[in-house]
Amino acid sequence: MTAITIAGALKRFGSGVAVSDVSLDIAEGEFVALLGPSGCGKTTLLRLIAGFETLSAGAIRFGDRLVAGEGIHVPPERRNVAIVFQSYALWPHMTVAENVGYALRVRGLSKAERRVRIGEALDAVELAGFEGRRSADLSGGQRQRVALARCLAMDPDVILLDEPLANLDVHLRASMEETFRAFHERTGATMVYVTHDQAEAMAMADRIAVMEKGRILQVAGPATLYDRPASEGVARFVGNGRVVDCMVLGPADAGQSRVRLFGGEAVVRGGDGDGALTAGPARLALKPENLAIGETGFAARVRKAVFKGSHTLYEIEPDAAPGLLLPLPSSERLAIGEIVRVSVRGGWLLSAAAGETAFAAAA
Ligand SMILES: Nc1ncnc2c1ncn2[C@@H]1O[C@H](COP(=O)(O)OP(=O)(O)OP(=O)(O)O)[C@@H](O)[C@H]1O
Repeated sequence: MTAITIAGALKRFGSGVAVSDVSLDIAEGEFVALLGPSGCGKTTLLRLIAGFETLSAGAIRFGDRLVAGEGIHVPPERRNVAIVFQSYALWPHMTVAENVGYALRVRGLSKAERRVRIGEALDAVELAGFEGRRSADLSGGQRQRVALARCLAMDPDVILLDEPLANLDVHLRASMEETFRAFHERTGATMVYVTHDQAEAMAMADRIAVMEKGRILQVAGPATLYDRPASEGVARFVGNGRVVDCMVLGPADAGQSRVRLFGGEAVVRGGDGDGALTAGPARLALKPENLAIGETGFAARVRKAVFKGSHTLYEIEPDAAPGLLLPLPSSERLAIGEIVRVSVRGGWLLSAAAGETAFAAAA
């Protein structure tokens, strides 16, 4: 396994830029997700790491070894990367063992060596005993695990995964997330995982790189990304967040501030509580769970309701901000058009200048 260093990676397609000045250090054995909406460049970045695309500028290293940049382009087959795609690309007429061992046979490994490697790889994905099964007879989840075993058997330095769960149904996705996580813990593989699904990235990755328009907006662990987004883009993309205008009034407890919001007052996260903050206009990131129906708080009208079973997800429109719709989960039954009071609990202050927190000490 190896570390990956991406320095100033740029990829142009004609006049378009798919990946723009991306720098990212991935530690040996780390599981990093590239997360972003369609067209943000995540697949192109993965293909640059794999060697299927050549860099327009910048460099990529595996450990100390330069694999791309500075006039060098090591082809994919000499990078020792394994790739798992959303289509499993198994040979249906072959058995599981033949699928997993095919590349080993091409490499010239003896039958005995192959048997050991295939057995270990199937163990790692909890498919021991499936050697003789035809891959056509497997379920979608089992096929994806065979694909994972096949790449593991190659003993790669890096495993790249391109939306590997996109074709699976919801229940299977959850159990496959568990499989990928267990696989990563057991093998210590360096893994780079492309997805547009933030829940998937949050559930599995050590760190997540959020991408937008070819750039990385923030790289952080799932909890940091969720609780302390560094920019408006991340705040919106992660956790169904909204970013709204507010007025900072002053410090509250440590790490918190008092703000004026939609005609009411609230205490939100951000600021160090000792006055090292900029009172005045700021931007506030709100997640649905930061809002609650209460006796006090700002006035809003219920505009939409979607029943979710354990709760209903409402969309409310603050009286003070016509046209703005905020998601609010509640177990109360509210009528469309009803006026409610909404209290704010938490929320994360961003500065007016996106990308900075409003407080030096909170950054
Ligand atoms: N071979 C290519 N030729 C020209 N443009 C390309 C090529 N590959 C990608 N692009 C463009 O580069 C940008 C980034 O594409 P990329 O596939 O990396 O995005 P993505 O985030 O993986 O999206 P998706 O999730 O839809 O696959 C897009 O605007 C895309 O149209």
